Amino acid sequence: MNLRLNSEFGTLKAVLMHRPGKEIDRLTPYNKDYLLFEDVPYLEAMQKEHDFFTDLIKQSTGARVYRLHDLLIQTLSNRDILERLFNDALKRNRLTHLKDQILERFSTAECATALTAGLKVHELKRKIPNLPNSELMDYAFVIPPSPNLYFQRDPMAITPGGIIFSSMKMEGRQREADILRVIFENHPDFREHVKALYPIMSSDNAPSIEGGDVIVLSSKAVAIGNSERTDEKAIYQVAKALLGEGPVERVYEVHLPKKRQYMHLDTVFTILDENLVLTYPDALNAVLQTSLYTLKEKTEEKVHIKRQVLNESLLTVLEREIPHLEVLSTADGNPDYSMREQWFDGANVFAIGPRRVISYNGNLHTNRALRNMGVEVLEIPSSELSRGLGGPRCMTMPLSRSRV
Ligand SMILES: NC(=[NH2+])NCCC[C@H](N)C(=O)O
Repeated sequence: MNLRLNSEFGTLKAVLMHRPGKEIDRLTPYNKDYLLFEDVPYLEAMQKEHDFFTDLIKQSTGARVYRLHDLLIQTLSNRDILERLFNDALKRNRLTHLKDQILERFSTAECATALTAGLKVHELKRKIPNLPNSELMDYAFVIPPSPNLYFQRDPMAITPGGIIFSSMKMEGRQREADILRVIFENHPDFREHVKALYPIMSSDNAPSIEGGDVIVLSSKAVAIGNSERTDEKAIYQVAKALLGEGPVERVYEVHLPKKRQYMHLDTVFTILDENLVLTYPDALNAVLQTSLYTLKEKTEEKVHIKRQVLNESLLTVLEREIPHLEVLSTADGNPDYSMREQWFDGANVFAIGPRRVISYNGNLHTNRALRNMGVEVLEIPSSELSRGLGGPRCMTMPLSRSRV
């Protein structure tokens, strides 16, 4: 596994996923907006849907499915890493002084759960009855939860030139990228293969970028959404790293309207084969501007890149990069359904191989249009999974695909 990906649709060989856990039960009507959910999901049903998704991937591709929780437990066996992650998690509520007491009493598995599902004061009091911080309310979080972890697409992105570790925009997601980076840089299955392109230093204060905004067009071209979540300064730095590293020669910055329903570029289009893309037509029309970054000069010490504003639509850019492009619209462009199916991430299917996708079963019109185009559509149940406003692509981090 070399942790470089040249396509969005080569047959899947390995993927990282997170089975929703206790962090979902932390959602309430009062914190769901801050934690970026549309509703409060029912965990057991959500887990069933997610297990169905994972089994389907295994059966249909034979791919290895890594689970975040297992990787985290394995990585936490290193004491320095454990301390570092707890320091970071406790720092946000200025509670780092509790770290040693927690680590003394929690098993490694409990530590992994606390890092993902968060930790409440009353849970800690059960372990440490004479907890000194009496001013803390029982229902308050000592460590905040990360309910968006099942959207494994977002905390990083794998490109033809290496890995972009995200610097996540929304406060409720910021720790996710730190957890992923620590795993990839330390776990024996991955650490030798990590070429980190971004952030250059630590992720604190780096301009924001999220994995859902990064789409590999080919081994030579990458598109990045300038979106609600990804900042143009981050795109510039990532473009510089990618173009300096090779083999990528063109990085496109795609300006999306800064709206929740278009939060990432992958809510607007996905690539299903060497010449087939699925798009949400309203969003294509709403793309305000596209810019192209290319290499100007590279010396031993410096990489210079140039930026060119293109007066062309995203579609024109895609047509140039993808020969003989066929474009399919969500809900087949039917105005009665395309907006509804976009809300359930109709365009966000997960390609497990050329013209083979996994899609939410609720997106009836999109799935029918895909089949009419000769695409094999494997459906997954979606009542609970969709409440976080992300689709099958958002829930997967492909680690290895066959070369196309
Ligand atoms: N790649 C994606 N489109 N991810 C969707 C993430 C949804 C998540 N609730 C958020 O708002 O951050």
